[in-house]
Amino acid sequence: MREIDRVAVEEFGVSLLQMMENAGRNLARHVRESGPEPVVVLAGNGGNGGGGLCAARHLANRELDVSVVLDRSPDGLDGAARTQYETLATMGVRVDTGVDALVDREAETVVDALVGYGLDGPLRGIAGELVTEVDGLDTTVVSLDVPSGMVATTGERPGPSVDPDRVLTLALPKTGLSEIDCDLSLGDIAIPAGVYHSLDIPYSNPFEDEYRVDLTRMSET
Ligand SMILES: NC(=O)C1=CN([C@@H]2O[C@H](COP(=O)(O)OP(=O)(O)OC[C@H]3O[C@@H](n4cnc5c(N)ncnc54)[C@H](O)[C@@H]3O)[C@@H](O)[C@H]2O)[C@@H](O)CC1
Ligand SMILES: [K+]
Repeated sequence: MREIDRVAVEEFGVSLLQMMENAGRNLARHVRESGPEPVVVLAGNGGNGGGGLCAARHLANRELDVSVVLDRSPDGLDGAARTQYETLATMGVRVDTGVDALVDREAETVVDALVGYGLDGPLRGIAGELVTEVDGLDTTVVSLDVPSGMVATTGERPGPSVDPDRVLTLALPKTGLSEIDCDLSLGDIAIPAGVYHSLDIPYSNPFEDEYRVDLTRMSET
């Protein structure tokens, strides 16, 4: 997936922010359909966090009760996540850091966008604390791409990890997701078929007229 993303950007000129916009809008739609308010988006500093922050913008645009809790101070954000954060800050969307903020918010839906396929070892620091806290909450949990703390390729959980009700995975299903039992759907982030073909990955577009498909239903039919 990392290679697919690289080829999409470097050889096909599809920018990370373009793909992230598709991820974030898809995620926001999924949350609007499946999760009650208030919505709290847990976001980290990578592509996964950026997708979550983008979804927060789409939810706020539709006037949902949404706020963000980061795993670090906003000063520690960079790249695309920083860009998404700056927009939210200008919009006046509430953004805080750490477990106390999550507890204060009394979320009915938690969007888990802390870490995706970039997980490196057991979940550490505030991200680990947030995940442990989510485990004790009675909320709907929607994970972006993979549950934070789970290794995307193997499904292993080397430390604290999210146990989601739903996962919206992006572009291709990650192999580790076969290890979990939850509602699983696939989101289109508009990667051209030629990207897959250039990497010798057999691919035909699974989305047809939709931008999100239910993988459970696909595997049954
Ligand atoms: N085409 C793309 O590249 C897109 C990627 N997106 C998402 O971006 C993800 C990949 O982005 P990245 O490569 O930036 O990686 P991630 O965002 O998955 O992870 C990197 C972040 O996680 C933190 N982290 C890693 N291991 C940790 C640990 N053990 N404890 C605590 N924090 C840890 C890092 O500090 C960093 O902030 C995908 O899973 C996908 O969800 C989407 O936003 C859409 C577009
Ligand atoms: K995640």
